[in-house]
Amino acid sequence: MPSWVDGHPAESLSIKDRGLAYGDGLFETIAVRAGRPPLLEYHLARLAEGCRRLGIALDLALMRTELLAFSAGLGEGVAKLMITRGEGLRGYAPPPVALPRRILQSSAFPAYPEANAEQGVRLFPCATRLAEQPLLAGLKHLNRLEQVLARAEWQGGEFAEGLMRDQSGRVIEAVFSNLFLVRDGGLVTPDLSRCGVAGVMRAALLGSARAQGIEVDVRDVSYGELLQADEVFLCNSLFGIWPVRSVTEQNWPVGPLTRKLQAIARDLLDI
Ligand SMILES: C=C(O[C@@H]1C=C(C(=O)O)C=C[C@H]1N)C(=O)O
Ligand SMILES: Cc1ncc(COP(=O)(O)O)c(C=O)c1O
Repeated sequence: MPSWVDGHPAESLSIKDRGLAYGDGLFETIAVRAGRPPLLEYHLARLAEGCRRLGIALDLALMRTELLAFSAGLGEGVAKLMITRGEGLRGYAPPPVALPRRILQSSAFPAYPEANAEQGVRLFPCATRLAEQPLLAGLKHLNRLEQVLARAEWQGGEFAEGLMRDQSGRVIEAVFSNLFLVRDGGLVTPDLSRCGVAGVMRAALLGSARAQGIEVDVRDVSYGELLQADEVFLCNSLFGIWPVRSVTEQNWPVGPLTRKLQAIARDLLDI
């Protein structure tokens, strides 16, 4: 599968890269179908926000053109885009002038069991807690050690995902997806102003739900409220929506609103 660095085929990059040294950068995990990324503009919007907040001077127009060309060559699969601040010497201070590095890797779609979407998944209750840092909240930056530690908490196939809470015990998301709950026919999804990744599938579903007149609440969610939900589901830019069937002592059905939004997610991903 091809990989590019700064727009050219390459399999390596400088050891001076700040993404390697400090996680000084951002990434996007982009589904590509029939040679195009269905959620391209959502990915570019999140990337632009991340570059703005980190002060990385990325040429978005160039990035769009490059992603379209890479996707056309890939056809079907996952394009993983990493943007770093570029090269630097030792020390945290961002260099006054830094040329961002653009890294594109490709891979096949993960072979998730069909049952995850059809029958739903069990959530592992992760002990790892998300640190609160509003300056980075929502960004898909390259500092993913919390997710690495959380994902290492369970092995085997009993649990397809893990529940992530913050230091105050608020429900935030899952390890590699966002979380929604359904209460009285309306949608609730955790506020991500302190921590968590604002997923592109989450953004697309919020827009679709509002356009269909479905009440949507973005706010703090306690663990107790999660357990009281009528339906729970996860979403991300690769698998769309997985219904959640259980976490520890609580079980849920696959509900009607989850199924309705699952069909919308499939359309958004051109599945
Ligand atoms: C961890 C990555 O991306 C996340 C993982 C998935 C997935 O495995 O389904 C999808 C999107 C991201 N939340 C990655 O290395 O790209
Ligand atoms: C920690 C985390 N939360 C949520 C998501 C879902 O994001 P998206 O919908 O952009 O795939 C991801 C995937 O990138 C993630 O790694």
